[in-house]
Amino acid sequence: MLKKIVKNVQNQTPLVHNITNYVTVNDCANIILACGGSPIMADEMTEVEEITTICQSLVINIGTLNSRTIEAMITAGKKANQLNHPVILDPVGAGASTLRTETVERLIKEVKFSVIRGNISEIKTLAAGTGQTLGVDASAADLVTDKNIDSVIEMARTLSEKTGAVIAISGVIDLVVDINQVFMIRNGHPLMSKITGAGCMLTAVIGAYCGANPNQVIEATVTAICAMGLCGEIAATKCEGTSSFKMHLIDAMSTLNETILEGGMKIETK
Ligand SMILES: Nc1ncnc2c1ncn2[C@@H]1O[C@H](COP(=O)(O)OP(=O)(O)O)[C@@H](O)[C@H]1O
Ligand SMILES: Cc1ncsc1CCOP(=O)(O)O
Ligand SMILES: [Mg+2]
Repeated sequence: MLKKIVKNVQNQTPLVHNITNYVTVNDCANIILACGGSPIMADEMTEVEEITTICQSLVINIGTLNSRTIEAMITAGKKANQLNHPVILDPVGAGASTLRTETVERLIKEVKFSVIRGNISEIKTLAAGTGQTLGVDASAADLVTDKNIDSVIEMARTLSEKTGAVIAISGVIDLVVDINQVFMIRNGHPLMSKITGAGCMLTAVIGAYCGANPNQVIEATVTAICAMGLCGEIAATKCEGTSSFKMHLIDAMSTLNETILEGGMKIETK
């Protein structure tokens, strides 16, 4: 199953429409190319519907929101819904400001998302308004451990039920939850939290994987998370510091194949 999902990305070169932030935009474009997709970044209201139409998926990332891009996100999201394209939300910094929290609430109301991927503080904000934000990073107070994991899964399941989306929570342990299934992924490396953009890049890769596998959204999300985590592990063995870590992370994604992934993935079901 996993092999086919990776192969589909590499054989189909899915075009991914990104409305994203200006901090990590270039890294997102490069990681999409590295995993076998093709990125296009476009947030101008007068073109987003056309761009969405030619793409296979849409990634909405609220990292550097402004009034102009919010309307473009809603318009592109509705268009992608009409076309049945997977739409992925990265609620960067939800809980850090009223604008971010209210915009995410509006997006969830007006657009049907296939996947919502955030860190635990962002997802707790969406699910229950209780995320203890540290800006765009997860707060240590919220961290998922083997002790609190059952309550986090329950919260994610409720959010999945409310939104109809697969909920992906990243961190030391990654969780992928819908109303019927739970996957735990233990790939990754602590250096991933020491660069900006690991989360945004992960969401972008989920966009490419879902674009090529629109009928297997939960499996595509799990595979993308394993792939990204494994690339982090590989990069950590080669880098000299955080900057070269990011370079090796993108290198590892560009040379990843199904065999390497199968050998390194750490997935559990619950
Ligand atoms: N301490 C860690 N150990 C292992 N993997 C990590 C760690 N922190 C982050 N990651 C990985 O980094 C990626 C981004 O996750 P995260 O840092 O939670 O997102 P964000 O950057 O949006 O806060 C995920 O693939 C996650 O598995
Ligand atoms: C630092 C920052 N500020 C606004 S968006 C952004 C990037 C966040 O990226 P990630 O969530 O992947 O670390
Ligand atoms: Mg993030």
